[in-house]
Formats: sequence, C-alpha cells, structure tokens
Amino acid sequence: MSSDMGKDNQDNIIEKLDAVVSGEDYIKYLESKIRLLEMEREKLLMKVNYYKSELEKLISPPLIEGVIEYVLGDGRAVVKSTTGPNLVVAIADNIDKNLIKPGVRVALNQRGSAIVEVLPSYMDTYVQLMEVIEKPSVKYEDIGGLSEQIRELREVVELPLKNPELFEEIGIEPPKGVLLYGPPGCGKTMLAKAVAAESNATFIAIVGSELVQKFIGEGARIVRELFELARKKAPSIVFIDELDAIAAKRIDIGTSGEREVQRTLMQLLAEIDGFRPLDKVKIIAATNRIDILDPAILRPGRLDRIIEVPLPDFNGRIEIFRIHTRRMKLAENIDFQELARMTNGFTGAEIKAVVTEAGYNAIRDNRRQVTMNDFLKAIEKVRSKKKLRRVEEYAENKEDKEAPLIFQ
Ligand SMILES: Nc1ncnc2c1ncn2[C@@H]1O[C@H](COP(=O)(O)OP(=O)(O)OP(=O)(O)O)[C@@H](O)[C@H]1O
Repeated sequence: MSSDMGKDNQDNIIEKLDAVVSGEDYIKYLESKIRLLEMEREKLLMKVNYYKSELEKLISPPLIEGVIEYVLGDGRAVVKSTTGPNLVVAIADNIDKNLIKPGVRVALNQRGSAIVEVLPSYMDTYVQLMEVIEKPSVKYEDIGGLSEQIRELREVVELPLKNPELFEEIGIEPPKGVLLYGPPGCGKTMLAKAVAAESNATFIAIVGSELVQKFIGEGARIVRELFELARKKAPSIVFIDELDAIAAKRIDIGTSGEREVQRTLMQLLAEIDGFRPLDKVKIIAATNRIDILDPAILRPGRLDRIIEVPLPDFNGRIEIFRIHTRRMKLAENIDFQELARMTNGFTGAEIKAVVTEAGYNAIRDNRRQVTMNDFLKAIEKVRSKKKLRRVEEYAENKEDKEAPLIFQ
C-alpha cells in the first residue's frame, strides 16, 4: 500500500518535471529515462529466468549417477550406472568432450540415455577430510625422547621406501604398516610426518572418528579413495589417526551404524591386503586405545609392527624442553633438569604449552628474557588445566621410575 503511494508520488513528480523541461533538454531527459527503464527491464528478465530455472530444478525428476567405464569412438560412452547395469549412452552437446574419460563421475538423464553433466570426483568431495602434505616440514631432530621409536620407524618405513632393492636382494619383506600407540600429545603424528619428510613421501592423513561421523554411509568408499590417492601420490605414507574409531572389536554388530563401521574396516583390511610390502605406500596408524582394537588389523601382513609412544621420561622431557626453547631468549638460571623433574606425567604437547605460557609470562612483565620463575608459574598453570583424564590414567599405570614425583 505504502509503496503504491510512493510510486504515485514519483509519477506526479515526473509529470511535473515533464511539464517544466522543454526542447533539447527534454529529449535528453527522455533518453535517459528510456535507458533507465531498459535497465529495469533487463533486471526483471534476469529475475524471471532465475525463477524459471529454479522451478525447472524443482519439478524435474532426479538424474542418474554413473561412472564412465570406457569411451566409444562414435561419440558415445559406456557408463556403469549406480542403479545397476552398464549402459551405452550418448554425450550431450554441451559437455566438454575432453572431460569424458574412464573413471569420471557423470549424471545421466532420467531415461539413462545420455550424459548430461560431469560431476566432481569423490576425491574433490573428500579432500576436506584428508590432510595431504606433499613435503612435511617436521624433522627427526624436532622430536624429543623418542630415539628408539625413530630408529625402528626408519628401519621399517623409511628404508624400504628409499631402498626397496636392498630388501629384494636379501629376500625379506618389510611390514606394510605400523601401529603407534600411546597417550595423546606424545608425538605420534609428529613421528609419522617426520618419517614421511625424511623418506621424501607424501603424507596423507585421515582421522578415524571423522571418517565415521562426518560421512555416514561413505566410510568404505572414502577408504578406497584414500588408497587410490596414496597410489597416485606414491611414495606416500597413509596416516590413520584414532584407528580405534574404525577398528575396535565388536561384540555384536546390531545397529546400522555399527555395520557401517564394520564395512569401513573391511575395506581398510582389503586395501592393506591389496598391496605388496615393497609397493611405495606405507600405512602408519595411531591409537590411544590399543586394548580395544580388533585383532584382525594386527595380523601378520597388516599392521604387524607395533610401536609404543609413551609419556616422555625424565630425559625425554629435558629434550622436549630444549627443542621447544631453541628459539627463545632464556635467562642463565634455567635448570632443565629441575623443569623435567617438575613435569613428571606431562605429555610432549603439555610441555610445549608450558614453554609457550612461560614466554607469555615474560611478555606480560615486559621482559625480553624468559626466566626460571616464568617456567615455574607456567607449569602450575598447565598442571591446573590438565583435563585429559585418559592421560592421567595412563600415567598412573606407567610410573616414571627415573624421577621422583614432586606434585601428586
Ligand atoms: N616427543 C615430542 N617432542 C617434541 N614435541 C612434542 C613431542 N610430543 C608432542 N610434542 C608437541 O605436541 C604437539 C602434539 O603432538 P602430536 O600431535 O604429535 O601428538 P599425538 O601423539 O599424535 O597426539 P594425538 O593422539 O592427540 O593425535 C606437537 O605438535 C609438538 O609440538
């Protein structure tokens, strides 16, 4: 109602203006008015087209998804449709023929007689789920207190990736995969990244819990795509964090969610079984819960090398303090042994948090050097924040015999 009144007013003003202006000015004025109206018309036409296409989308029946098996020479292709049979189909004119290749995902019209759209590959859809690093920047010397674990990983992952001929000559098969286990924040991911970096391998990571929670019903397919990507990017290391989310033993597989997780695990086992020990793809899996893993995943020929990544011991904590303070301006009175004694039961991630917090303490006091007192305050703060019950339970079982427990 009010907008109509506004329009009436506008028309009145225009009429009055029409009466006032005359001659050449009047012609110019009319021309600009025509241009304005033409622009308005264009806008309305665009709106009509938009609503038409939206309407078409709403009333058109769904398309059929398929994957091109092979391309025929006569402008047609054989497509495996998701509804069942292989179909010989035409390719619509508006499709870029360069995109039509075996393995490409396409949409067929409702009759299943022609390719009408090229769809993005699953890889594109799943990229958000995978972390792919061509060359990770972590080095072995960035990892504190895990020299034995590094030695073992170099032997079973790095060496076969770099010198497979050595293994062929001697006639032994390296493991296809390794399982790292231990409490969170103690360097499992760092180890996997460092091995990838030092082996010149692509690092491809996926988190088990995300795999089953974010892409319900697609787990098995993603696992297949993951290994396809790993083969394409070889040499590569597939890192599966929180393996227990997909590979926990199940007493009964009642619900559909559990069946789905089971299917994902089956696919993972099939992928591991599918490549050879000297193929340039290695798996490193990590878990905090080795106790609940399905033994099937640990069978010979699968993840049969098991490496513990425990809480850092006294010397390990000293090393981790030294690594994370490498680029820090420290006061002379810093006693690393004392810091290590005071952080019994801390994870590597918590020691890193202590170092960062100590740095903040110096900044807050407007100092350029970090003092022992900054570290002591930081230890207290991080200790009071220790919320991870899992870690504390683990620490109780793994008593550190080298250093006295000061804070209990
Ligand atoms: N041994 C270590 N040496 C140096 N830094 C460490 C060490 N362990 C942990 N850190 C620090 O803690 C961070 C987290 O460690 P990381 O992600 O490797 O732990 P994780 O064992 O994989 O944990 P999660 O099980 O939670 O994935 C690292 O980025 C690093 O800064």
